[in-house]
Amino acid sequence: MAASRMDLDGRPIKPITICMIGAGGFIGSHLCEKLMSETPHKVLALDVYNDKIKHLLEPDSLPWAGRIQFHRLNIKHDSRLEGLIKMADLTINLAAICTPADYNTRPLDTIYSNFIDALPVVKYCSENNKRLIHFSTCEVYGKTIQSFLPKDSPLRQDPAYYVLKEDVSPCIFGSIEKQRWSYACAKQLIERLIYAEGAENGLEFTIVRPFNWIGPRMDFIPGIDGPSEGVPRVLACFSNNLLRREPLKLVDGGQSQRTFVYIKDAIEAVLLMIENPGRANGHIFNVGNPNNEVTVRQLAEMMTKVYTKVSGESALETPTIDVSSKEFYGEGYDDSDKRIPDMTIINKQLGWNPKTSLWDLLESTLTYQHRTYAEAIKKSMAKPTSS
Ligand SMILES: NC(=O)c1ccc[n+]([C@@H]2O[C@H](COP(=O)([O-])OP(=O)(O)OC[C@H]3O[C@@H](n4cnc5c(N)ncnc54)[C@H](O)[C@@H]3O)[C@@H](O)[C@H]2O)c1
Ligand SMILES: O=c1ccn([C@@H]2O[C@H](COP(=O)(O)OP(=O)(O)O[C@H]3OC[C@@H](O)[C@H](O)[C@H]3O)[C@@H](O)[C@H]2O)c(=O)[nH]1
Repeated sequence: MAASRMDLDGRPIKPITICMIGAGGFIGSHLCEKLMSETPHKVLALDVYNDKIKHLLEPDSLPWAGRIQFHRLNIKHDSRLEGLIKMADLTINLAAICTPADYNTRPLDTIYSNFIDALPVVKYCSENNKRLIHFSTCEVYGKTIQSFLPKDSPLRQDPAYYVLKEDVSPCIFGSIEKQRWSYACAKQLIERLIYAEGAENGLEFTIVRPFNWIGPRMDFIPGIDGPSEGVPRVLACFSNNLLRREPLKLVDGGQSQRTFVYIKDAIEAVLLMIENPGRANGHIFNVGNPNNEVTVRQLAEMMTKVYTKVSGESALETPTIDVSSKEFYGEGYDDSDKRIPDMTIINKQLGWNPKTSLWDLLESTLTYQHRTYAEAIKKSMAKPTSS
């Protein structure tokens, strides 16, 4: 299988070693799975946790045993980091605090995690002439130009004012007291630093801007495999509400728009970047699905319908409730109004396009959520509160 794999230019793909930082997270777990099952590459998997990749590490009889090695470490303070980067041909950095509930409540941790902690990774790659694929975010675009136009302006219909292009769109954040933007701003600065390392010191880099990748293993279900008071990203929030048969909370009316892409489609794009360095180096790529746009309210309605189908349970009489962002996220929250990725660069360089519709990706994801969590939730809800 492995020997006959070709890159986009018809050249055989040589096996490489990848140092993957944050490999134990949502995206990392899917990327490790893909690399183990479909490629001959080796992975040095670095993270503080490994629960989401346990199934790839044990038992020793797995077909890829020996090709994936877990190193439990915190990149904030671990002298093994440079050695591991040196052992690999390519470093992929996924490590970050990346849940919006943290951006305004833990802004220092957010800025340190997304900027300061990533600095040594960039430095070690640059100094040792190692290629880097760094995970940034669609949040670097901030708000659209459209959101500043008068409500009745005909320009609002013009995609030039809302479609987000890597090499054209400005990055528009709120004021400093809107601490929501601490994450986007830290990600923007690390992008600029990586770009400058490329320009001044010849670092070979690729920057990925994910647009709401969703699927199994994303975040946690509060009170089951994460803290009861924790607030994950919207897929896990709404899954939790559906599993507990409680109304889905729509922040500020659920009017914000998002495009969601299935994690398995997005991972195909990352694999193309890994295996086609000549086409990926020096580029910043939007990775999303422009065809899967919904408001958060529409997402809630669709998830409710899909969950009813996959669980066989009846729908709630009150499926959603409105909640203010101040109540839900606290002071300093702000929001991106709309996120449609322009696909020109990734189409041209890698010929990649997403395939899965929103309904289909929710069906497979909510089937997973139901199978994984429904029993545990029932048990936890049946327990008397005093015990
Ligand atoms: N999922 C998305 O849609 C999305 C969207 C935009 C950007 N991103 C970016 O993609 C990357 C991965 O996101 P994800 O959704 O998989 O998040 P995730 O939280 O599931 O994964 C991040 C992983 O990094 C690890 N990590 C964090 N700090 C670390 C440290 N100091 N040392 C070692 N490990 C550390 C965490 O333990 C976690 O396993 C992040 O950089 C995020 O900003 C993701
Ligand atoms: O229970 C909820 C949770 C979330 N929401 C809303 O749903 C929308 C999406 O929220 P998410 O938590 O998924 O996060 P966002 O899309 O705002 O940001 C994400 O985007 C890209 C990445 O960098 C990060 O993973 C994260 O910052 C927001 O408008 C939020 O206010 C609800 O209405 N109810």
